[in-house]
Amino acid sequence: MSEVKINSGLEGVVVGETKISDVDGVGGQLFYRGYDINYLVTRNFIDVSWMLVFGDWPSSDQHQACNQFLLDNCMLTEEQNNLLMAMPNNIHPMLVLQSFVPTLSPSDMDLSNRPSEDEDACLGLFITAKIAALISSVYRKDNNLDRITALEGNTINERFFYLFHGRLPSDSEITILDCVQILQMEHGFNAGTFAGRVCSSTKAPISSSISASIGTLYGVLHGGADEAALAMAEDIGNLDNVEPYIDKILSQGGRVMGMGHREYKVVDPRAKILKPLAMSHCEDDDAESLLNILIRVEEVCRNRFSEKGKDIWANVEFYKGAVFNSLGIPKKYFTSMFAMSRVYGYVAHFLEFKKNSRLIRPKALYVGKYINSKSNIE
Ligand SMILES: CC(=O)SCCNC(=O)CCNC(=O)[C@H](O)C(C)(C)COP(=O)(O)OP(=O)(O)OC[C@H]1O[C@@H](n2cnc3c(N)ncnc32)[C@H](O)[C@@H]1OP(=O)(O)O
Ligand SMILES: O=C([O-])CC(=O)C(=O)O
Repeated sequence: MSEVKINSGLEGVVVGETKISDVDGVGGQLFYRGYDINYLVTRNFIDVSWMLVFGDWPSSDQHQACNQFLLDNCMLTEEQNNLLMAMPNNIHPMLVLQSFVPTLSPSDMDLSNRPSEDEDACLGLFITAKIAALISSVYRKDNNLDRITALEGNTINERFFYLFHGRLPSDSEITILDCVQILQMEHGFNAGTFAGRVCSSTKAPISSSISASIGTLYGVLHGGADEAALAMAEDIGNLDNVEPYIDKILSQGGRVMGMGHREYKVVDPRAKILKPLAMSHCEDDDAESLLNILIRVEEVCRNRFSEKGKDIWANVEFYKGAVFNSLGIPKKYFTSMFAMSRVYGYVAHFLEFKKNSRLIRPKALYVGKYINSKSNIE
């Protein structure tokens, strides 16, 4: 038998075309629909979301409809709230999202400001709105805080902030939140998006596809690295501990969270934006100390990796936690906020893929034994 070449991580394997984003891992650039993210973070959050999902900038009517649709749908109904309250205490918000999303019924959509004729697009945007409500409700449940039902905030991110903290964000807070959420929206065929694609290739509904993506995003080698990177900085505790801590991880073959990337062979363009953002917004001593630890971890890792001839840089996850920290978001909720923004990308991929999809079904090389001879089975 000729030797079969196995590529278990699918590294470099092109499995499809997309017009949604381009991850240039060599040039260190990221484009959504042809626009560089450095430009996109200067644009309005709803406009960028719309452009990502539908391919063009929205008219002012489309902007209005989309904004209002998200606001109309971002509260939990009594039934949804009761379901959430019946879930185990302190369950991770990513597990809540993964299990809750498929229960969201299209019949619960408030379509008075319908953003699109496409039912899947409406359902996808409905899910993004509900995710904002779910994360904030989980946070308030975890912390024994009252449920908020007031409809404050003029955009989905403002309302999310209000539902989470019980107050509206300042101008600077909402600018930061919009910027981080734009940066996290989309990234080619990353593991989460690919999982959603596999799911939708079977003609499963968009809610199942988003749930599969969220479950995949949760892992620490993917979206879960944001929480893990900040936990690592907290565990390190002070600048003197950085070198021994990192050396111990590396000598044991462990992974430094927030460092390295499958595609980027240079610094992640999102980390390039997030690092100065974190540096200009860490206001109290604890936040500044954590940020200084992260900066030192990056330096030590870069040195250790380059001594071994490896070019490994900080990725989007590394400084994001320091930025979320400055918004008062505890680390347990970081990855779910990643999901809250990445869902726009998942929806865009679902809509693109459904136009021309084929069942995704790779081949396995069987290396087990045969109890019966193969010819007997056949
Ligand atoms: C939103 C996102 O998903 S961004 C990524 C978030 N994930 C993380 O930050 C987790 C830490 N990073 C990693 O584990 C990796 O860099 C990954 C999984 C992201 C990408 O890695 P891959 O492309 O699969 O490369 P792979 O895992 O084969 O690593 C290549 C080599 O670099 C090393 N390496 C890569 N990243 C790291 C890291 N963060 N810490 C320590 N070693 C690392 C590996 O140990 C491996 O070394 P070896 O060749 O001696 O075995
Ligand atoms: O593309 C990847 O493999 C991981 C990543 O950075 C993302 O999903 O944002």
